[in-house]
Amino acid sequence: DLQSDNQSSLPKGLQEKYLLTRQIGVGVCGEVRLAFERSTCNKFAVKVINKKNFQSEGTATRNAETEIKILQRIDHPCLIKTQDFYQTEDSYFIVLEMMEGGELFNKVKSQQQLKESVAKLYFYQMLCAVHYLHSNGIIHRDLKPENILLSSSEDVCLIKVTDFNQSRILEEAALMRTLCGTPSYLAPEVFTHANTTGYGLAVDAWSLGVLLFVCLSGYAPFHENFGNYSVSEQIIRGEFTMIPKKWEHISNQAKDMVRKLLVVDPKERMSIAEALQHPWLQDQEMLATAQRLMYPNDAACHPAPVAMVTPAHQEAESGYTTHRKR
Ligand SMILES: Cc1n[nH]c(N)c1-c1cccs1
Repeated sequence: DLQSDNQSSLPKGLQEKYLLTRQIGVGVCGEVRLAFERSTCNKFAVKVINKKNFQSEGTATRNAETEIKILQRIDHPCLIKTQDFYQTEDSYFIVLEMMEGGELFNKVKSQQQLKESVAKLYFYQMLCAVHYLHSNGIIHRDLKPENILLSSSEDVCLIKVTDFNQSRILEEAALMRTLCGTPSYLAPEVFTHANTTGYGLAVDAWSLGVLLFVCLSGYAPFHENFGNYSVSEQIIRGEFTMIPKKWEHISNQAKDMVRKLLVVDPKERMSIAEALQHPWLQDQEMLATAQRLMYPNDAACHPAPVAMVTPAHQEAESGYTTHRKR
């Protein structure tokens, strides 16, 4: 019943501009509801974040509205766009793009493991999105399958990274939330250097390594059921197992990409820019598909011949190095 109390507890501006309907997702920070913009009937996803989950003891909470202005300037085809932002005394309401395919998490869960070509297409788009975030001074810090959304249920589809805005807006609280949530995707230095903010961009490279591992194999590299160490100890030791049954049909280049991202020492870990130059991604057919999905208008007016495709990430550093020169 849309006139029920949940409408009355919404910010006036949000109520006037959008019609909120059913819940389409739920997570640690709150719920996601399907909304219709009243003037256009376009669909949006409204993330409702309960402030009490993010009460940061003592430290001044960043002014969410100022941060949102920065984030509304962020513009990349593989980053979810923030359409609007509202708040009440108790909650934040972030109006986001609607992604009909839902979370990557559910696709991997239902398919067990993705086809390598599909995992490669999705992973390349994630790399482009995170490379763009890093070039704008934003570390995501919470990359996991729940934060990767699919534009459709088709294998070949656009993906978008989400939640980077919440972690940026609510960053000190986001760290608390991140540490409360599953640690499976967190890089070692988040546990060992968290309080010094000493960790940097490399944390996202680690999480993307875990994400790729899960997409290719269907299971997590660090899990409480593996060995006699806790998940955080397995992560800090960088100990993971590629179960032969799950990895026998996966290419050596894909395994090499995973191994070079899941390196404990952030200084030795392959960077996002190096990953974009990795041989596994120098796949012209995949690059052409990714470009068509990310920049559909470009392809329409001047289709680049496949052999001449300029990788969509363009600004990646030249030359792939198997090991960073020290
Ligand atoms: C945000 C967003 N945009 N489009 C969808 N499906 C979402 C969801 C996130 C989490 C559950 S649903």
